[in-house]
Amino acid sequence: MGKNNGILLVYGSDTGMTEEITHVIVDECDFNEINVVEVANVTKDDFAAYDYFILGLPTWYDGELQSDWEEYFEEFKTIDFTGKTVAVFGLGDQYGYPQYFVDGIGIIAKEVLRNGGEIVGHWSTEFYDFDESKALYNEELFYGLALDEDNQTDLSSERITDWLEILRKHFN
Ligand SMILES: Cc1cc2nc3c(=O)[nH]c(=O)nc-3n(C[C@H](O)[C@H](O)[C@H](O)COP(=O)(O)O)c2cc1C
Repeated sequence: MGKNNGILLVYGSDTGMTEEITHVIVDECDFNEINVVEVANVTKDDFAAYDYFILGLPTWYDGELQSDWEEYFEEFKTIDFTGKTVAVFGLGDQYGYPQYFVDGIGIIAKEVLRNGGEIVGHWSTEFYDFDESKALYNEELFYGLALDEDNQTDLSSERITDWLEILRKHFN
C-alpha cells in the first residue's frame, strides 16, 4: 500500500460543531491536501497509510471523549504512531465545564505520545478562562488547539488561521 503524503483529518462530532470546524480547517489549509474521515468510519489501514494527522473532537459529559471516539478508543490505543506527526484540536465549553475544559485533547494527545508519535501545534492557554484541563501540556500551553463554540465563537476563525500557520512547517 502506497503512502499518502497528504494529511488525514479524523473527527467525531455529536451535535455538529466539530464537523463545522473541520470544514473550516479544510477550506483554510493551503499548504497540503486534507482528506477527511469520521472516526466512526476510520480503520487501522487509514492510520497506516498516512504520516500526517489532524485529530478533532469535542469533550462530553464531564471530561469524556465524544461518543464515536470513545467507541474507537480501544483500537486507537493499538495504533503505532512511530514516525508520525499529529496535531489535535478540541471543542469545549470553558464556562459550562471549567473543571474539564477540552479534556479530550489531552486524552488523545497523550495516547499518541505513548504510542511513539510526535504532537505538534501546541496552543497558548491565554485568553481562556477555566479551572482544570487534561489538555494542559504545561501551565501555558495546551497539547492542541482549543475552540469554544459555546462562548467564543467569534475568536475561532482567527485561532484556526493562526494554528494552521503553526502546522504549516510541520505538515509540508
Ligand atoms: C451534556 C454536555 C456535556 C459537556 N461536557 C463538556 C466537558 O466536560 N468539557 C468541555 O470542555 N465541554 C463540554 N461540553 C461542551 C461541548 O464539548 C461543546 O458544546 C462542543 O462544541 C460540542 O461539539 P460537537 O457539536 O462537535 O459535539 C459538554 C456539552 C454538553 C451538552
